[in-house]
Amino acid sequence: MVLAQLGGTITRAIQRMRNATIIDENVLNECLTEIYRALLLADVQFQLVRNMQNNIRLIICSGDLAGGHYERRIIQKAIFDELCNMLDLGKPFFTPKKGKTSVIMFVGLQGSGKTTTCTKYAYYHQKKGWKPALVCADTFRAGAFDQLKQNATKAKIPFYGSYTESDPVKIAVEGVETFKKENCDLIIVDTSGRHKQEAVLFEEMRQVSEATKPDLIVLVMDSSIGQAAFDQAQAFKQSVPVGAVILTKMDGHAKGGGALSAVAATKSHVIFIGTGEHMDEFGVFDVKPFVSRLLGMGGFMEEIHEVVTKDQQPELLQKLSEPKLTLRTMYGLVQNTLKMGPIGQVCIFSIVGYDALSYHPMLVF
Ligand SMILES: Nc1nc2c(ncn2[C@@H]2O[C@H](COP(=O)(O)OP(=O)(O)OP(=O)(O)O)[C@@H](O)[C@H]2O)c(=O)[nH]1
Repeated sequence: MVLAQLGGTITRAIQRMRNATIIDENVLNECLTEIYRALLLADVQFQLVRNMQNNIRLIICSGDLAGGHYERRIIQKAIFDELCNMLDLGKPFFTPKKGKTSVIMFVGLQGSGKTTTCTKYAYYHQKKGWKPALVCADTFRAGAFDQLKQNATKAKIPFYGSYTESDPVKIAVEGVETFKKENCDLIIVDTSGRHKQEAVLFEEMRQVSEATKPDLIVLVMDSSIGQAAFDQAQAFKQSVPVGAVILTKMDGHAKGGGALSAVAATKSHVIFIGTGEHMDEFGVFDVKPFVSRLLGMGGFMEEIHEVVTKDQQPELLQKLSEPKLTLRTMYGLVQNTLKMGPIGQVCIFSIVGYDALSYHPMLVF
């Protein structure tokens, strides 16, 4: 089940409940069961779904369900908030500062996209005026240094590695020292890929971490790994102090729930997501747009903010909350939609956020 399917299932469950004449305990239970099943199928870990179940029940019980008012909205909002709470840990995490040297160590399973992500991360910062550098401490996979070298050369980012040295700790330390002397402000250390069971490689990861003393350890995870996400993330966290997660391959058939599980397992934020093989297919991870997408509530929030700026939004919301929707307002909405790209990819209620539209008498979904 991909993200859109999960959203569709949840929306349909809520819609069915909305169509019921009376919202009693049975109708509500049926709706919630369907939602939990959808979340489990989307790879959200069982325990997380159970906790969410209890929290949503508490929220709904304290809402105005008895009177039958806005029940769909209360439930949809409870689910939205719960998912956001799972992903948003609310505590500050380490963020490197431009001009001040930070060492960032990347770890992850083999093939998760670690080497590609190291370069994407460096390139992202380089475009913003940073001075990044890449160190290849992956002596395990033949060709790893060549891959990093090729990517780094393409992006004009300095790199360090060796064809002859087999000790990853030595390479990592030398690379970090070299780039510290060159006043690089973002020194990125790529480590060997590993499988969960490979104790030797986990030990190597610990040694590289102890020797280079990174300011941040980033766990790179393939977003399509499914229910295994929680256990894998936990295994890494138990070996080294993972401080952030980057999810790759979000452009593929990712189920999305793995993100929630990874955050829960590592107690650290998802900071970026990879959305393709190319260097610039990489972006900052924002909790609310991600959850909106997960719930099928419009996945183009980033584009919305570009076409309807923050200061224009209150006026648009005001117009939409009036009982009469004028042709002029409708024209403005269509114009904004067109600016957001191919019409097939845009969900109309994305333009202002679903809150206003779910209330609007003329725009019921
Ligand atoms: N579609 C897609 N492919 C990606 C993404 N990130 C990485 N890849 C691809 O995933 C494959 C594996 O990426 P690598 O960077 O070599 O993986 P790695 O984790 O460094 O692998 P090891 O060095 O063996 O541990 C490559 O073909 C990448 O192009 C992404 O966000 N989307």
